[in-house]
Amino acid sequence: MYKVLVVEDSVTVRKIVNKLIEENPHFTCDLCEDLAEAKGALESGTEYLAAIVDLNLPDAPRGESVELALSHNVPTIVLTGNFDEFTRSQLLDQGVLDYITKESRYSYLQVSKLVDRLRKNLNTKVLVVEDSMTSRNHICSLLRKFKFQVHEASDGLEALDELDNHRDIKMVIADHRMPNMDGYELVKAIRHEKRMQDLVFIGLSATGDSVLTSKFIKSGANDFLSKPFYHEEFYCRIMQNLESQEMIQTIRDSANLDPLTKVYNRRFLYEKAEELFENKGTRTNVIVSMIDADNFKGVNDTYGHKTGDVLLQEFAALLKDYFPDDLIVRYGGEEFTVVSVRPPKVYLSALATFMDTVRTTKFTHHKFNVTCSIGVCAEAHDSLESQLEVADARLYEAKHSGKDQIILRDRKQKVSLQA
Ligand SMILES: Nc1nc2c(ncn2[C@@H]2O[C@H](COP(=O)(O)OP(=O)(O)OP(=O)(O)O)[C@@H](O)[C@H]2O)c(=O)[nH]1
Repeated sequence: MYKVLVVEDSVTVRKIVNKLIEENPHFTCDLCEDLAEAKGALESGTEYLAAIVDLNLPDAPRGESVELALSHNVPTIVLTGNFDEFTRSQLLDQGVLDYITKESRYSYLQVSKLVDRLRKNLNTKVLVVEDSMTSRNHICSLLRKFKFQVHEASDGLEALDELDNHRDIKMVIADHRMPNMDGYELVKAIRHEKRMQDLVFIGLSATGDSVLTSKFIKSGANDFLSKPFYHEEFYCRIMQNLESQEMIQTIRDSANLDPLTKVYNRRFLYEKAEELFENKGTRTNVIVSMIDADNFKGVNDTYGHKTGDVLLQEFAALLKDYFPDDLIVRYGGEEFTVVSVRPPKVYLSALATFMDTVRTTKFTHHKFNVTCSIGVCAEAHDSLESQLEVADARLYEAKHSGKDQIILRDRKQKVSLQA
């Protein structure tokens, strides 16, 4: 849960901002009506993700509250009754994130959107590729102000290395003119591997180079910025591109994820299976497990379907903890599939530990225990379907010979796995 400081003397505005921010379950607000209260809050040791501060307060008529929040290194968004170009640029130079006029509900929505963006930025990696140290430092400090995790490279080749080492980088901001590999070559190299929706690429270059702009875009850049750029132009482009990327991710998730447990659905399993078996010649064997909670109907009958749903969610969360690098799928009802390409010994040991943890976990607020049965197919097959069939047959056998066990081989040969 993140804390947001709201410093505003108008009760109505305070209420609106508080409501909009707290509608998001990640946030709670501390509300202050004047500079004295804000001072108390900021000196209390509470860590604030952001401060939303009124420029003029009865006991701070000249923006002292903004200075106060900035002096505590809290990312600050200024609220004001009127727009004045001079004040705006003064505030941005001072280091505030944004300057928002109290015009309409839309303005307040902008504030809550920006606060949520900061939260998401904490886990968003951006790579800045620029040979000029001055320009790179400037861009990096702008990004850090917005709470991004910032990586740096001084040319295209270094950038490719950095992308290799940090495969979860979400955005690259790269200049065109650089030694060794320029921005144009860099975007072409990146697009060999990563699609536009997987990695946002923003090109940078000096004003007036319109041929370069179109060359960048045609080679796969998502957007382009001419230097020098305004603070707002810079972050609006960045936010917009990240938002588009997240929207695409949401659409993909709704097609691929099971809505209840947020693990993958069966459709996605078959899509991934094609990739896995296409590359099979060059990789180790695929191991498929079918994992089914025992006596699940009894949970529904005793505690109701809602509790049954919670059990499925908690069961899936445990699977995610134990198999973070494997493909976890809700195959149907209370049956899950885990597909792994890890070394069999390592994977089977994780499976045994998982089973032990299930036995000892108290599920849902009713705090009951469950067990599970597992069928595994670790032998090489030509298709996922055939491995699923074998694993399912072994799961059936596990169910019909006592439950709460793992079956790894045929002919009722039970293999006991201990963590
Ligand atoms: N709450 C809830 N129940 C579900 C969901 N999907 C399937 N079920 C129920 O899961 C139950 C599965 O029952 P069974 O197939 O008899 O399985 P079981 O009780 O676990 O018995 P064994 O598998 O033999 O241990 C059925 O009652 C389904 O209605 C769901 O999304 N939520």
